[in-house]
Amino acid sequence: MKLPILIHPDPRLKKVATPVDDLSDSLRTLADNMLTTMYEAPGIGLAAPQVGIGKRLIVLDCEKGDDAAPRPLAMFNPVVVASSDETSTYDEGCLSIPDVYADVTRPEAVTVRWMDLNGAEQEETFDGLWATCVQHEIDHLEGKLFIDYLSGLKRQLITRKMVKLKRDRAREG
Ligand SMILES: O=C(O)C[C@@H](Cc1ccccc1)C(=O)SCC(=O)c1ccccc1
Ligand SMILES: [Zn+2]
Repeated sequence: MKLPILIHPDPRLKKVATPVDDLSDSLRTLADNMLTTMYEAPGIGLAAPQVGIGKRLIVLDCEKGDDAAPRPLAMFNPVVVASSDETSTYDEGCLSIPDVYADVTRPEAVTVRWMDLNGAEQEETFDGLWATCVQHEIDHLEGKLFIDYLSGLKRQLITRKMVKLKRDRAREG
């Protein structure tokens, strides 16, 4: 089922999400609905706060290109346990800030620990677009958006643009 994605500015996008204590079928269904919503957007990641749920759950599939086999991942309580000194810069976007892209520099490789859909602890090191995306999604769980890495002026201009977009969408109904 497709879920509505919150658009910045929205206080729910700035809140710190709460940990998932026990897995449940409703959380598994939420993860599935978030993957459906992500593929449909289209996007390569989605965090629960973006669909209004303040829980520490993210989904991602950064396998780009038609020939790449999809690799949908759902992560509960993801934590970066190590990150490289080397950084990489990527022209990031965000489904909560439509049609805005900006360069963000982050550690090039990160090791992430999380609980998977079966409740098992996982740990994996990501690089390339996967590393960029998983860090972008974990930021969402801290109430952080990629525009928070930009200058105050740029962030202000983007926020004003989003306020207008939301107003126009509200008018269209
Ligand atoms: O808002 C989100 O978390 C989703 C976001 C994830 C992301 C994209 C790029 C760099 C870091 C994190 C998106 O998926 S925006 C859409 C997008 O970038 C994209 C869409 C279709 C194909 C490839 C990328
Ligand atoms: Zn985002």
